[in-house]
Amino acid sequence: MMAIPVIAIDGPSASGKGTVAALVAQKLGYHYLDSGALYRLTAVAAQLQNVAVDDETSLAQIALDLDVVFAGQQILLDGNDVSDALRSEAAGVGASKIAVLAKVRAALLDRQHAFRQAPGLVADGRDMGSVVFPDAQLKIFLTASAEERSQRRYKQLIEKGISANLADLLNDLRDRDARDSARTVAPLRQEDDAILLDTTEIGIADAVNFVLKNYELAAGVQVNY
Ligand SMILES: Nc1ncnc2c1ncn2[C@@H]1O[C@H](COP(=O)(O)OP(=O)(O)O)[C@@H](O)[C@H]1O
Ligand SMILES: Nc1ccn([C@H]2C[C@H](O)[C@@H](COP(=O)(O)OP(=O)(O)O)O2)c(=O)n1
Repeated sequence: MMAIPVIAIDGPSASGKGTVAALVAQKLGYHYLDSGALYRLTAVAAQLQNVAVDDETSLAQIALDLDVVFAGQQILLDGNDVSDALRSEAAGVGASKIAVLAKVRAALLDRQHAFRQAPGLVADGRDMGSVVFPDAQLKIFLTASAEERSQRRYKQLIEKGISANLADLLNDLRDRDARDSARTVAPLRQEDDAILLDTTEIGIADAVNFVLKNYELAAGVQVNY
């Protein structure tokens, strides 16, 4: 039997992974996995339970036990809408800190694999192509300059009515990229079998079309767009 197809999109913070992955999934009628949300959920749940960011055993248990419902744009943790708290930079930093722990990553594996359902999946994160879905039909490494990414994040937060400081965002983003790239388990990096997509000077629609075009080539399917 043919494996259910997966498109893996990995890359640094605010490179546009979520936006591009969700649009590609929509175009293909595929499911979408925002793997970063699982790390963010674990960090937020741990904070609510006063568990320290280096308590690996407790954090892994929290990751295993997450009671989460993905309801469209809303994400419910223990029945409460935590969507806004999850998107905060504080949750991003917390997620990056707990993501260095091997037991936490292992605890989230089954949950991520469960998203692989017919007719296909588009998954975004840091290790979608390298660890979680190594047999993905297409692997994209999506990036943009740190300056461009921090500006995008700034605009995104301001548009949501969340106050932000561009210099702080650039610093946070550099710290987070450095931590995500330096860890020993599933580090952020472009693997040999991933296609580079640098969107520093490319808009969202072109980025989406680039992924679809490469998927057509890789999977031998035809996409109507
Ligand atoms: N190619 C692009 N050009 C301009 N803005 C983009 C591009 N890709 C994404 N964005 C915007 O940048 C912001 C961050 O994108 P997002 O998908 O949240 O990134 P990530 O999931 O990598 O953190 C969003 O507001 C999104 O609309
Ligand atoms: N597959 C993944 C996804 C996220 N992480 C970690 C590392 C990231 O800094 C945090 C937050 O990831 P997320 O993709 O939600 O963050 P950005 O939207 O890219 O800013 O979680 C990870 O280690 N592995």
